[in-house]
Amino acid sequence: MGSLGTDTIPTIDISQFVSSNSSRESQNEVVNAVRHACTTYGFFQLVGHGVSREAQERILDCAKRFFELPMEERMEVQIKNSMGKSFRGYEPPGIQIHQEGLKADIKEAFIVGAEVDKDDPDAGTFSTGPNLWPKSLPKEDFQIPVMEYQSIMLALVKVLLKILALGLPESWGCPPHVFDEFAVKPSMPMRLLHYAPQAIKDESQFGVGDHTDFGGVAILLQQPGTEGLEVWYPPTESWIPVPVKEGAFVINMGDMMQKWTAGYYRSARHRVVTSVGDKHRYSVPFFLNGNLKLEVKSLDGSGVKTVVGEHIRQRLIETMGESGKMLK
Ligand SMILES: O=C(O)CCC(=O)C(=O)O
Ligand SMILES: [Fe+2]
Repeated sequence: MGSLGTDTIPTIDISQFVSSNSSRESQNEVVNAVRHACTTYGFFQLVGHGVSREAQERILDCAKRFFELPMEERMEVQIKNSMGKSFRGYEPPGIQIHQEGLKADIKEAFIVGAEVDKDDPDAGTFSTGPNLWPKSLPKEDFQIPVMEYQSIMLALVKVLLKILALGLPESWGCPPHVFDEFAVKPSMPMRLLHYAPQAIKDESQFGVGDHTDFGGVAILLQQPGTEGLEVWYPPTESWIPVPVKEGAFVINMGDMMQKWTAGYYRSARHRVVTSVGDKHRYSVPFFLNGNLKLEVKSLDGSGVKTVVGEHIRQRLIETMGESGKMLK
């Protein structure tokens, strides 16, 4: 299983990249730091991102509000009730299994994606369609702030894609906009997550079991004062805890980014350990899964091709048990 390591993932301030009056040199420092983090750990803590604390607190509040709803109301918006294969809405605890021998994740999730009208020709295809909204939460207290946060995340992830593009090996000759098409009409499921505490410690039970993320880039907000997220670090064969850094986001690469960059950017294994007692945990990962119709060719020139949507759909089918069957 590996012990708990003493390494920490780096913290990177990107304000010098975003600022219009910063020098080329200070922009390069940001690019170099992100390259180092993503080739070494696949993870980093992001500060200087310009997203307000208020926006962060508001979305965590939305998560709490949703999971405080009675179970019947949460079940009214369960994934099964979303259009076709759009895969929106509530995922109860105990559904997703990442590894043989592990129990299903403790986490419960509310999944929100890009808002696609039911009359759109693509509505009902994989990860595409209208969002589900719980009836009893007023629009201004839930739907509006959730969608505002989604647009903040999309803007931020586009900045990260620019930094990541500049960090690719020079010998590949990739243009600085190489990742831009990935974020055009993207699939971008955001998951409001709740982890209930366990009554007793169970070694095969995790909040989220050992896994890699499926898509391009994830931006995770962790609730201050909680713990549990850990990243696998192969050089020391250990799990590195990723503590909450207030105001920061945790950024990580997913499998699609790893494939596209022929393994240059690492999609690192990670997990969430549960707590015993009475401590609940909320978190909000935003996943840029990318434009589902895009066929990407690995950038090192080796020619490996992947259709984004097919790759993501297969990974969900593999891990989502009964709920994954509807995606076949
Ligand atoms: O809640 C967290 O801290 C991480 C969740 C996660 O890894 C995931 O949803 O893929
Ligand atoms: Fe994850």
